[in-house]
Amino acid sequence: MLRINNLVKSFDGERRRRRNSPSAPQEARVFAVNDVSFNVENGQLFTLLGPSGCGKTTTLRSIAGLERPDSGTIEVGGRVLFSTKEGKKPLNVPANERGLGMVFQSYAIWPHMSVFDNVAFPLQVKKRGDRLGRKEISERVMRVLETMELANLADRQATKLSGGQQQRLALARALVIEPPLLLLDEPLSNLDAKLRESLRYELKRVQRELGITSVYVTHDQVEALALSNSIAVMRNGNVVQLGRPREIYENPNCRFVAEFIGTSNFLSGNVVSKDGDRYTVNTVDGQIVLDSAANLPMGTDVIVSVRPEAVEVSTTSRQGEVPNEWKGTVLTRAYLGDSLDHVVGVGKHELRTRGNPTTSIEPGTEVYLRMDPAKLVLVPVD
Ligand SMILES: Nc1ncnc2c1ncn2[C@@H]1O[C@H](COP(=O)(O)OP(=O)(O)OP(=O)(O)O)[C@@H](O)[C@H]1O
Repeated sequence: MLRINNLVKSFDGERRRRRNSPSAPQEARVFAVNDVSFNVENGQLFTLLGPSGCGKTTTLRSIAGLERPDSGTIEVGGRVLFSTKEGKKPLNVPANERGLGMVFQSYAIWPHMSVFDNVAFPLQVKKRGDRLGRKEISERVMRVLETMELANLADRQATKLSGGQQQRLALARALVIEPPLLLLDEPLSNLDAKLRESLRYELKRVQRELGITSVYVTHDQVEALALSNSIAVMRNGNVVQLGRPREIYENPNCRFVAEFIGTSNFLSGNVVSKDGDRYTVNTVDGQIVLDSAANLPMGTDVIVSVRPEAVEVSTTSRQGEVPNEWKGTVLTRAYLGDSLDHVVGVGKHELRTRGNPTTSIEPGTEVYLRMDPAKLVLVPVD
C-alpha cells in the first residue's frame, strides 16, 4: 500500500552569522531523513519510533506532502505521489490532492462547529464532481461517529468535549474521507496516561475493524509495541531496525535499539567459544553462555543484552544444575505493583532483575542470579 524508497530530506543548517561577521559559515545541512526505505502492507499499522529529532515527523510530513523531499520516491496504492527518479521529470503531488487522512498531536478541531459538522466538513469541501449528496454525507458522518463512539454527541459544540473525545473527533474527521492511508503523528501525547492507554486500544480496534493502513509516529516504545504490526526504529535520519514488535524487543540488532526499547542490562565481553548456536562469552565478572544465530568469530567484542525479566533471583544456589548462575548482593528493590525489581551488585556490574512481586528480598542479602541462555541477546558492538 505504501512504498518509500531512498527518501532524503535535508534542511539548511543554522547560519551562525553575527552582525559584525556576516560571512560566518553556515553550519552543515541537517539530514533529517537520510536514505529511508520501507513498505507498509495493506491494512497494517506501521510505526516510526525513535527519540526526539531522529526524523520521524519529517518522514511523515513528506508522505503527507507537507515537506518536499530532496530525493526518493513515495507511492501510495500504486500511485506515485513523489519521485525524483533519474532521467525523469520530478513529480510532487500537492498535499491537498493526495487524499490522505492525517491526525496530529494538536487535534485542531474546528471550535465553532458541532461534532457532526466537524466530521462533515471534509466531505462538503470536496471538488464538485466528487461531492456527495446531503443524505449520503449525513449517513457517512453518523457511521464514523458511531465507530468512534461519538454518535450521541453529534450536536454538541466541539469545544465542549473532553480531551479524549476531541482526539476521537479528530480521528473521525480523518477517517470520514475513507483515505487509503492514515497518517498519525503522536496523536495521543497530549492526553493523560490513563486516557492515552484506553485510546490506544480504541485506536487499534478501529484500525483493525476498518482495515485501514496507517503510519504512526511516536517516541513512546510501549505505545509502539502495543499498537504496531511493524516498527521502524529510527536514529539520526536512518532506520536502524525494522521488524515486528516481538522481534525488535527480543532481538535488538544494536545497543541503541536494546536501550531504547524497554530496559536492559548490558554485559561487555568477548567470544571465547562457539558450538553451533551456543556461544560462551567472557566478561570481567564471569562467563556467560547463550544461544544466538549470529555468526561471530572467536575473540569478537560483544555486548550481551539481558532483559530484567530474563534474570531469576534466588537465595538458594543451583550451581552445577543450570548455566549462568552468578553470585551477588541485593543493592535496592522497587515494588512496581504487578512486578518487583531488584538491583543486584555482581563484581563490577549492577544487574536489574524483574519478577513476581511475591519475591521480595531485603537489600544486603546474598543472592544467586540465573540467566536463561535462550533469553539473552548477543549485540554487536556499535
Ligand atoms: N524546518 C526545519 N528546519 C531545519 N531543521 C529542521 C526542520 N524540521 C526538522 N528539522 C531538523 O530535522 C531533524 C529531524 O526532525 P524531526 O522533527 O523529523 O524529528 P522527530 O523524530 O519527529 O522529533 P520529535 O519527536 O521531537 O518531533 C531534527 O534535527 C530537526 O531539528
